[in-house]
Amino acid sequence: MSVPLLCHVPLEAGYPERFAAAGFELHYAMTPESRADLDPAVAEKIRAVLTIGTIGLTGEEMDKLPNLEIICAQGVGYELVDVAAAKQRGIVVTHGPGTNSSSVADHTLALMLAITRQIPQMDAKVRRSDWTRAGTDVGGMFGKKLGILGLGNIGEQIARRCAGGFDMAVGYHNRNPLTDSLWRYFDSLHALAEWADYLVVSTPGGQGTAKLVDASVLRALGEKGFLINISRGSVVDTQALVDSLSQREIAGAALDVIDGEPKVPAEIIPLTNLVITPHIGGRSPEAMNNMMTLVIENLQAHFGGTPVLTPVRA
Ligand SMILES: NC(=O)c1ccc[n+]([C@@H]2O[C@H](COP(=O)([O-])OP(=O)(O)OC[C@H]3O[C@@H](n4cnc5c(N)ncnc54)[C@H](O)[C@@H]3O)[C@@H](O)[C@H]2O)c1
Ligand SMILES: O=C(O)[C@H](O)COP(=O)(O)O
Repeated sequence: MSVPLLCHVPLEAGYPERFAAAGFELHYAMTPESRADLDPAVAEKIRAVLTIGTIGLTGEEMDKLPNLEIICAQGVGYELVDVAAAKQRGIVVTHGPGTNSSSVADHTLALMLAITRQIPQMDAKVRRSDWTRAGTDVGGMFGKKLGILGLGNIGEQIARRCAGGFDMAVGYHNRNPLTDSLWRYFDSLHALAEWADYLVVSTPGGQGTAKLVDASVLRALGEKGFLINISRGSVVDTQALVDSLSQREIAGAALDVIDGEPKVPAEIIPLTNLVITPHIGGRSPEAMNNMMTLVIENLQAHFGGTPVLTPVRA
């Protein structure tokens, strides 16, 4: 017998078959409207939900799925899954630590290089039939200072690429220093920002990190500094960033995420010292395979009566 699974996201080619072969019957609710209007007959039988951190599941939504046993966030983040509400209801929550770190680290380096070397701007210039080189203000990353806010799986991979490939000095700020890290610890975010040429944000999202990067941190980063955000838009005060970029208080920013995504604030469109991508850092064939394999393993463990591999604990 197949286990009914409600999916909040589209599955790429080949994955529906893998879920079916693993014993799961897929139902889809990919928009807020379809989730709100879910057929009660389908809702009644759902035993598992596959979601992402930026969609998540509230306690109220859990109550509409009376036979729900497990919620799997496919990637690392699970900020909009109400983990406390799930615990109260005896529902297990899992996520995918480490599944996409390599892809996000590659993407971060691409963003850093793109904003430093002005790749999108230069590409646009050539497409306007403009091959002039005077006045272009492109810099380099070699030997510069990298500051990481939230050194975990992704931050560590970024640090290794920057130190090994670009001879960069690496510092980080976490709430507490790591005991076995190669990199220099800063006990305040402001001190890290003042020191760094590149401030990379790689903390989780959610209330605990909301607007950690505010106007004062951007001022500390200064006019030669770049802000790179690949974690969650909520960690950066978007208005402060827009002001800082408009007034050239920092050199530039490169973002894979922005608060309120997929909506993008109109003020960022004209900014020429900003590069932005639509939350694709964790997307690559390898990362997708890692994420989906772990989701299926967690589901099979749960429904096979053994502990899940990567639980989220409230
Ligand atoms: N752009 C993407 O596609 C993409 C892909 C994967 C993950 N992410 C985001 O990146 C985040 C980090 O991923 P990871 O795999 O490195 O997670 P991780 O848990 O390994 O690392 C996060 C680090 O942030 C630190 N941290 C937490 N709160 C902090 C705070 N208030 N101040 C300073 N440091 C703090 C933690 O101690 C930890 O070391 C995820 O939670 C997710 O939101 C984005
Ligand atoms: O938290 C994550 O792992 C990333 O945001 C990637 O999530 P995605 O599955 O939505 O791409």
